[in-house]
Amino acid sequence: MSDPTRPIRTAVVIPAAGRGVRLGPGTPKALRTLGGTPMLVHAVRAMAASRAVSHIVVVAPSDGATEVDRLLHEYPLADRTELVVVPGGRTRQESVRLGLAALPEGIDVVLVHDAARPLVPVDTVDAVIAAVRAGAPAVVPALPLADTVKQVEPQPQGTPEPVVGTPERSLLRAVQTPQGFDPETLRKAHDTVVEGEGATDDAGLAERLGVPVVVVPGHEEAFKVTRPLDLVLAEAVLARRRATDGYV
Ligand SMILES: Nc1ccn([C@@H]2O[C@H](COP(=O)(O)OP(=O)(O)OP(=O)(O)O)[C@@H](O)[C@H]2O)c(=O)n1
Ligand SMILES: C[C@](O)(CO)[C@H](O)COP(=O)(O)O
Repeated sequence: MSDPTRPIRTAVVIPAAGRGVRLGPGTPKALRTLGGTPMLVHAVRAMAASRAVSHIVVVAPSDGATEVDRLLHEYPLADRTELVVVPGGRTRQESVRLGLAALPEGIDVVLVHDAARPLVPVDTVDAVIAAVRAGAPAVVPALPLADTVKQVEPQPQGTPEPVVGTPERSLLRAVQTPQGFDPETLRKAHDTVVEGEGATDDAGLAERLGVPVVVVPGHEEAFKVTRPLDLVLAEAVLARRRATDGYV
């Protein structure tokens, strides 16, 4: 029988095993610095800032888990947060699956958060956790789009692409992380949905099982560092926070 006095336990899997090809050549993306501190450290701190989070599993580049573990120990977290590092896989989906396998028993809420979204505010993290606790099996933070979106017929490079439609923008959302789940739902989604079926996020895997997914408001500062210009923006946001909020 479950113990009603046991505190709800929230864990986070942070996939950080990507190369960051779109950012250009160099160190794996999660280890590149923002304001002198590795992006991954910012992402870990952003998750540990939530008082609900008790466990963090960092999924490191497969050939660099020991180095990442050593690095993260140079940036201690509050005592309430346990941190483990595991080697990742060839794709984001595989890395998340490896991270889920390292979660302890008895977790009630699991978040998946990209290391590449280092500046997500804690209020967004807490809003996702609250929605899962309130009974949603899958929750994504998201924002309305600023640009009009066109659907095209892809062509070989250099050939103009014919437009085949313009989706109604007010119905679209740009999805961020952390995405939050009931742990059984996320495990089942990762165990069931085959790699390459087109899901680029974890909620997409849950959708394929017919699990209802809900959206909560995302945040502009939860943007993903993907291309070089994103690094410029991230440095500016970080500098503003350090100047005004005492952020480290
Ligand atoms: N094999 C992989 C690929 C990606 N990721 C992680 O998934 C997150 C989101 O992916 P993205 O920003 O696309 O990162 P990369 O795959 O590194 O980027 P790129 O496609 O430009 O190489 C990142 O934190 C990245 O480290 C991962 O853990 N394992
Ligand atoms: C999970 C994600 O960050 C949600 O926007 C995104 O789908 C990751 O996609 P990418 O292809 O790894 O950039």
